[in-house]
Amino acid sequence: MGMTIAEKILAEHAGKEEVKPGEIVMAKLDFVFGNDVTTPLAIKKFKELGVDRVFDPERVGIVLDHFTPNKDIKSAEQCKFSREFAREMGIKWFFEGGNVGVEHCLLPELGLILPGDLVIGADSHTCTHGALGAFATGVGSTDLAVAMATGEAWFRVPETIKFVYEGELQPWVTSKDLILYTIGDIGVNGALYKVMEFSGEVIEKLSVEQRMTMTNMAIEAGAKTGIIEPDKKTLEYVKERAQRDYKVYKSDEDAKYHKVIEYDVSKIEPQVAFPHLPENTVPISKAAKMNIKIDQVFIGSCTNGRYEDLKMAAEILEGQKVAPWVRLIVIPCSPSVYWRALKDGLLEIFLEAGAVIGPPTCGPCLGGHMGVLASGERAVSTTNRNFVGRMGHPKSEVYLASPYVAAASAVLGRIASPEEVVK
Ligand SMILES: CC(C)[C@H](C(=O)O)[C@@H](O)C(=O)O
Ligand code: SF4
Repeated sequence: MGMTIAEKILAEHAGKEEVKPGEIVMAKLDFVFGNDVTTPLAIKKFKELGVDRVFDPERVGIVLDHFTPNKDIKSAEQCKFSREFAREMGIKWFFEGGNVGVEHCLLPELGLILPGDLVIGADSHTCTHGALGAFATGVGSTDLAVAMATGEAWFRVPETIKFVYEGELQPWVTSKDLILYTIGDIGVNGALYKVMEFSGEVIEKLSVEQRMTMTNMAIEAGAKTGIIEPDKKTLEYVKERAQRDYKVYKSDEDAKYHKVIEYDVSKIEPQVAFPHLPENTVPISKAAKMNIKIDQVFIGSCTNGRYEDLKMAAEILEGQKVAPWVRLIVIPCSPSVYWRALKDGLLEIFLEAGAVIGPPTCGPCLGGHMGVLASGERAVSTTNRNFVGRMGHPKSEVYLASPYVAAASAVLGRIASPEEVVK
């Protein structure tokens, strides 16, 4: 019986020939990580277990990316606690200050997560790493604690839904639009506890960075993870980064899927997800006509804060000014993205357009640090969630979109199509 890529990774790490959906397995992990919000609780649980060392200090990551540089005393104390633990345990991959980036941008960039890996992270967007052909999923702090101690975790083998994207991408349509469209189609519970395997000629043409935007949002359809088979581009991406060996898995021809869903992308326009769910998608031709005035635009995050995302935004913002009533916040998602954007002149384009540029962290994405919205305010954001109060006041609104649409909206001060700015 054939297996999917996800099943193969789970089987191999559980030391089995074969696994079937529904089966519970204990499996060995290649990498485990947490952030400044989830690690402190994991450390407390870890200490309760009575162990005095992590299973392997080279396979544990701690990234202080959410509320740093620390925004208040509580976050400073949380970070101090994690820092002391990292030192005590000799954890090799500890990131803060000038080294910090958003965990899901930083870890693959540094070659710490690789094809064929089995990874857990105490953050729901750990699914991002599936773009490299790894099985990566978000867990709670208790699971992280046990994993840090034992290097293992249990899994119920999920079924897989295969998504096949064929056809020609229309102008200004990005991988963000494909995933928003998909979630709009299947709904926020459309892939509950399933693996979303993204495939087809369109996915093959996407860069690894753009693929990450898609796997990043698998959780927004309720999925256990998203995954893409490694190909030449993936191997090219990991070649100079890999910190250890890795193995490439692919789905068998006769693998069994829960469902196969096919999309003709030539019919897909840039999408905007209206408040307050990522499934509330509206095509830009319709959204742009609604004259929705906005107060803030955020370009960044683990969804769309990579170099190519900033490049897209710069394409629109070059020689433009943001509308006088709009605050534009741009945040490169890692130090290397920041450097590259600086050297290539992207930051200059943003500054000239009137943007404020933040340090490579989560920033306004989860409404707890910079860029918090007031009551009644609206933001267009390249992030992945637009739940009630996600970016601040419960009466504020977040509209999710691609860097192109976000940048165009910043210029016109309302939800706008890139076509309206770049003629
Ligand atoms: C703070 C963290 C636990 C949370 C997550 O798990 O996703 C955050 O990253 C988010 O995006 O809401
Ligand atoms: S950028 Fe946003 S979605 Fe990503 S890890 Fe940070 S808070 Fe979560």
